[in-house]
Amino acid sequence: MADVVIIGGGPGGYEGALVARQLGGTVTLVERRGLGGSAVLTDVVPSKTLIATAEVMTEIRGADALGLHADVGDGRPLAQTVTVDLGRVNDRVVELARRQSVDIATRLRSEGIRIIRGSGRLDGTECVIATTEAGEERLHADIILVAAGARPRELPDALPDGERILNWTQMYTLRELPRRLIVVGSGVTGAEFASAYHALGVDVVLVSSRHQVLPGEDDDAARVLQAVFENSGMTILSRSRAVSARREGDGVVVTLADGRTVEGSHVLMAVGALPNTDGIGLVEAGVELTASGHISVDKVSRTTARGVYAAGDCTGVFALASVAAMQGRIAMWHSLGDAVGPLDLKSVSANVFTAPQIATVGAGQAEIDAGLTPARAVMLPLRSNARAKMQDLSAGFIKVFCLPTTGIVIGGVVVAPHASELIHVLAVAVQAKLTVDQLAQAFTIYPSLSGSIGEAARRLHGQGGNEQVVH
Ligand SMILES: Cc1cc2nc3c(=O)[nH]c(=O)nc-3n(C[C@H](O)[C@H](O)[C@H](O)COP(=O)(O)OP(=O)(O)OC[C@H]3O[C@@H](n4cnc5c(N)ncnc54)[C@H](O)[C@@H]3O)c2cc1C
Ligand SMILES: NC(=O)c1ccc[n+]([C@@H]2O[C@H](COP(=O)([O-])OP(=O)(O)OC[C@H]3O[C@@H](n4cnc5c(N)ncnc54)[C@H](O)[C@@H]3O)[C@@H](O)[C@H]2O)c1
Repeated sequence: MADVVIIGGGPGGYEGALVARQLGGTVTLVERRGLGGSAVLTDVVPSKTLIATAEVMTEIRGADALGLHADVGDGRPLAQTVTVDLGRVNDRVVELARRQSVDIATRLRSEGIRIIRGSGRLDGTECVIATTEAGEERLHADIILVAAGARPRELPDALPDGERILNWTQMYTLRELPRRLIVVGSGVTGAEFASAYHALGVDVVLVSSRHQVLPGEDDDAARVLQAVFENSGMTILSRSRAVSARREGDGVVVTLADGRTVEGSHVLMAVGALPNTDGIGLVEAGVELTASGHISVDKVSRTTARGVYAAGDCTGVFALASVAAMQGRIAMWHSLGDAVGPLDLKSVSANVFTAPQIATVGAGQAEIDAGLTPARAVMLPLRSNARAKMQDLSAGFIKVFCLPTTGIVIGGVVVAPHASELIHVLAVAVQAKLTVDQLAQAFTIYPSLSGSIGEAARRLHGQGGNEQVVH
């Protein structure tokens, strides 16, 4: 029985632990805060729970156009009759995350995994030292998995105070809606919070360093989102870089690199993340770090030190819970001698939980435009879809990419409400290497948004495609 010691209890760590146990390892997991890691306690679960509430508000806002009015007699749109009790919303968010964390800990213990609450660090490649309230414990390890995650990056002149200058982990302490929320950073985190708070009725200013929000995403999708944000009254300061944030009176002032200032009641700093790789004995144990401080890993999660594996955000491969979990499982399959294939990033699906959502899978437009992957493409705007018309949805589209000769589906983009669910059919097609003709053979419901996926597949038959439908 191999001794497996895991540092970090997020998706990379706990999914790895479950596999290691299943394969007969003696597993100890060292986690300093709570099982589920940042994913469950501060990042994915809380943000998506908050967004679930925001999504209801988005639907209520759309109710007027569908003929629904509040029965209050003063003619106000329904949305203006609904108030948000942010204290209750956040209590629910925090409690849901806490319970999810407890559920994961219970599952791991029931599988026979030992959990140590404390900080772990390597002492060479065969020992992890766990520092707990009771002192230090040396843990022998045949295999070590480092899944230490990442933390919010901070600007030296905009350090969070947890009250008005906040990072994304601190947003759930708010009891009342901010009067004016400045969001610095328009990556996925910034865009999701800006979208959610805007939907909840907050005046939001988004400070975006690039010409368009979501610089890493599909360009067409980001353009749709930017237009939706602007048309619904959000202020977007494009090509604007924040240099400082300070408290002034009962508000905050953010100063931009060109000297302009922006005033608000609160500011969320969403300027990226840094890996938790310093001070835990990695370099001393022979684990190579990249210039950005991430752990170098190969496709089976091996680091440069024998017996030491790494998974998740600390590797910088793809900051997604699903990828962290897969890296953790692969590490254990490989180290404990089970059948294993290398990490395949060609079929990863991801979703930005804005309104509308942006879901992607497989090959992207940028690599196709750069000539790295040859493809034919069809993009259908939502407004051509019968179901979308019924639901009064106009912003969004479905895009499908296939290989030019064989017609094998290699990727796609969905911009729509519930895109995170709609993308799955394309994810299956990419994973199973289905052709557009096979995809087109599947019945779709009439009327349904997924009908547009079938329609796109039909248009890609033969040599069809590359029709850019303007949205
Ligand atoms: C706001 C936000 C929203 C997100 N939403 C999504 C989403 O919707 N979907 C998605 O797929 N991804 C999402 N992500 C990304 C996702 O959170 C990460 O990819 C995921 O958490 C990575 O998992 P992990 O196991 O690598 O690390 P983490 O979840 O960060 O867990 C690492 C754990 O290790 C612990 N730790 C660190 N160092 C030590 C140490 N020395 N000793 C003991 N314990 C230690 C930490 O306390 C932490 O609990 C989001 C990220 C953010 C910031
Ligand atoms: N739904 C999801 O799956 C989800 C949600 C949130 C985050 N994540 C993942 O977590 C990772 C981190 O995302 P993120 O958005 O926190 O970080 P990021 O690094 O992707 O984005 C940060 C953005 O802030 C900008 N920025 C940096 N300094 C700035 C400044 N001084 N002023 C203005 N803008 C500035 C950067 O140019 C960048 O666009 C990503 O890989 C993302 O995919 C995933």
